[in-house]
Amino acid sequence: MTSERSIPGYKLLHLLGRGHTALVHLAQDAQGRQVALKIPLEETLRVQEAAERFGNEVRLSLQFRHPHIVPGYAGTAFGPRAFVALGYYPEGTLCDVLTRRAGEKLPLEEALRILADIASGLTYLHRLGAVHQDVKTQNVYLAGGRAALGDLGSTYFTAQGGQSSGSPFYMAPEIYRGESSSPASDVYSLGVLAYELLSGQRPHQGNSYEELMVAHLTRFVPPLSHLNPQVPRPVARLAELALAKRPQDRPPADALRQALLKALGEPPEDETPTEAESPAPVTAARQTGRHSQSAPPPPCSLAAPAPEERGGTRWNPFKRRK
Ligand SMILES: Nc1ncnc2c1ncn2[C@@H]1O[C@H](COP(=O)(O)OP(=O)(O)OP(=O)(O)O)[C@@H](O)[C@H]1O
Repeated sequence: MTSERSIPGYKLLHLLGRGHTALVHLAQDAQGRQVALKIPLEETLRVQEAAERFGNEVRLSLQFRHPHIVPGYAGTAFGPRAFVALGYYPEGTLCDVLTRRAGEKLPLEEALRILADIASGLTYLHRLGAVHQDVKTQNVYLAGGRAALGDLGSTYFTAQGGQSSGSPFYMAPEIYRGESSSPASDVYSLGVLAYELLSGQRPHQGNSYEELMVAHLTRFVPPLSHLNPQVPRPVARLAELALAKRPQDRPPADALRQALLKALGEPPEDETPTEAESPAPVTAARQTGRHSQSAPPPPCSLAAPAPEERGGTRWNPFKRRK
């Protein structure tokens, strides 16, 4: 099979993008709905880790139901016919949007809205006992100014265990130290995203994996309110706290969600998942960790381009030690 293969029941319209592991086409399903049809590359299916990671994304996309998590409509997790039909986000990723705007900072309200949506998606995952592990601009999808968190390949239920991984610009200090992921490590990545969108620069810079590790482990960032005094104080304070070096000093994602909604002038509703939204954790939400990727992530933010990283955009400390 090839990535160009057809999927019965879907009419391929055009290519939306190519990731390290899959081709994504805009397609029409049997109901006439437009979907993002993600078809793994041949090499993805040949490499067990990568195939499992794809399978994980398929199963979890089909299970989770939340307005700020990219939904899966149909799919096959494993084997030569593997694919997933995902919700289609016409504006693409936040990384794409930042690239198109050529380094201009997002207007404050737009940034607050995107962050509130992502904090809401994370609150949902954390309440279900899951961690996302890869919050970054490349995994935030946009439609009509609203945002959803995608790429659930590294997501796992903490009760079932899984391998820690992350992307060096967004990765929490404890993940650099080889410790387990937790909701607090997702909150750290959300803090990096908040800092990046609200100040126009990533909190930590580096031209190599090692430089970034030193920065995340040891350096403290300038207050957000100094870089952008327009950021509402409670939001700035919580975004800074989200970057605390110790996981226990970080606020829950829901605190950020509430502060962001208040800043947008909206009363925060309770995020407790309804029964319909709450999937039963799958028995085999097994983590697959890093897979072979050679290209560095695209320089989509206002910050310096990403360094050449060992293992590409995603990193798994347990693998690296071997
Ligand atoms: N749901 C979607 N709606 C619109 N565009 C999408 C969607 N999913 C993916 N794309 C486009 O396809 C590109 C590749 O998708 P994606 O990043 O998920 O592939 P991948 O191989 O899983 O990624 P990675 O390189 O992180 O392993 C994205 O950058 C985006 O431009």
